Amino acid sequence: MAAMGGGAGGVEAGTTAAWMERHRQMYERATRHPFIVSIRDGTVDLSAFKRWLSQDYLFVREFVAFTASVLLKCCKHEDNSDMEIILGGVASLSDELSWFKNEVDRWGVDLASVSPLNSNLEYHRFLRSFTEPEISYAVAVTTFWIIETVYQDSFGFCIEEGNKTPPELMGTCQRWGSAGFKQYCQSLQRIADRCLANAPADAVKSAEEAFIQVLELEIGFWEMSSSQS
Ligand SMILES: Cc1ncc(CO)c(N)n1
Repeated sequence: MAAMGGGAGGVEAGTTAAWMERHRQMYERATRHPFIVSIRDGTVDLSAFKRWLSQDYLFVREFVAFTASVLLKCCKHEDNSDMEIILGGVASLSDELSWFKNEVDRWGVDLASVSPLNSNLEYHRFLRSFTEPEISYAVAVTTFWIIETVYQDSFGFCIEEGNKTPPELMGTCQRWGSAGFKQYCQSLQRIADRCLANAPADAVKSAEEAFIQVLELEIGFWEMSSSQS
């Protein structure tokens, strides 16, 4: 199969596409999780959806600091032609947090009673460790790219042709599944590939390990949402 994201207007085959191929099974487990499949086929358990929604709100609050740290690393880098893309990603989280609060309200969830479950806390710890200055820009931006891409691919699947996604979940799926979000992920992918092409071997190795860790954490996050583990 052609590299993911390849083809016209996509992303040239690079390091990240090779990893998606090499870790294909785990990538599929992260992006075609039963929870996501249940949204697409319309059988989703709404209490699981609400759990995902309120947990993800807490995740995104934590994600702000991580994205800000990637932005800071980007700005310190000599080649900062990436700055506007990453700044756009950071800035969009402001609207995203408002969207979450609104959505949580609409689903009748009381945020005051929500605290992060274990898999979410584990993800928070991971994100925090990646804000450290020792983490290179190449590793951080690659991590940023895969975190966004798992959601893009997962929710994109829910709005693809043949979906039976419940109308009241379409807004959620469009947020991450839209063409605009896909383009943004592809921009991040091109940045990651360029950084990785110029990075020392040990940084490339760390970035691949982070890529795998993100897939594991994302699987854990879907598991937590669907089964409260
Ligand atoms: C758990 C998780 N991963 C990725 C994203 C994408 O921003 C998100 N909102 N939540």
